[in-house]
Amino acid sequence: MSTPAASLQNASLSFGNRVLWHDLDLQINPGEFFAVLGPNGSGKTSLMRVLLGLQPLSHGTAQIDGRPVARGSRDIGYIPQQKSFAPGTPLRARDLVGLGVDGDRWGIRFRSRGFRRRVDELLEQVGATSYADAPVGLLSGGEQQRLRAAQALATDPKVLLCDEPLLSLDLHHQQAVSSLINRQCRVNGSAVVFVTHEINPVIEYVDRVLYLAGGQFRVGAPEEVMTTEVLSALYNSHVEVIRNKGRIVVLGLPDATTHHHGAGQDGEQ
Ligand SMILES: Nc1ncnc2c1ncn2[C@@H]1O[C@H](COP(=O)(O)OP(=O)(O)OP(=O)(O)O)[C@@H](O)[C@H]1O
Repeated sequence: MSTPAASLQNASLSFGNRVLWHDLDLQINPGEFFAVLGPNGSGKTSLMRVLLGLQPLSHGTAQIDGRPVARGSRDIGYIPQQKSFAPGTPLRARDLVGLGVDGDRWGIRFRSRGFRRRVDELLEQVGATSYADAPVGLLSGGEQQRLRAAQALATDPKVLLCDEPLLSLDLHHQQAVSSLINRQCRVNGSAVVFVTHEINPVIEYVDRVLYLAGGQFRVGAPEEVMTTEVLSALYNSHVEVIRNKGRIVVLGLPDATTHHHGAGQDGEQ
């Protein structure tokens, strides 16, 4: 069997006496599109931070490509949950993407023709060519987010961690960025770990889902996990899952666990 791109063995994470998740065993394979769902505070971003080597587990082990997680690994591409750049940030759009291409060569940043071609190619893939030379701090949230996607793809990473990467993108760019991430997964074999509160925009790409809620979790194909029975058990309350034309609508989520982003164009997941 091939080495998993990312794995957790017997993993638990607690803060004080609050257990986010425990006894989590996961193997995410190269070329797999793996979605992580769950309400606010269920530990989705914390799981990303574990894989980035930024958050130690309370128990268990976490590996990337068969080795213990480590900060700053070039094997990982990361699209963080959106935060805006300050208006005065002294970087142009192409500089940000360029950091992804040669980010580990601080000081001797060589600007070869190949470097420039790669940056241009990435900018084009996310539809950012028209603002390549604009200061990032003056761009809209969605425009900045497309640059973060380009930067994360730059190293052709073994594992691509995406934390709500479609937030603040309009429908057209949601489709463009999610299909780009999917291509990276299928063509280049990156394992994609995709945190989202909305499965519908990526439902056609998702191989497996990890659903975290109330300190419990379920892992499986979307049709196994996104059911009335499984979600009602996770939320310990009756939740209705309806499928309509390939989309999934979840009704009756407990108030305290509704997602803070509100329903997107496709309805609350
Ligand atoms: N270093 C820390 N120390 C203490 N508590 C923490 C720490 N990091 C995260 N938490 C808590 O753990 C919980 C899970 O946080 P996390 O950001 O992983 O949730 P999430 O599922 O990504 O939520 P959201 O959907 O709101 O982004 C939160 O209640 C958070 O306050």
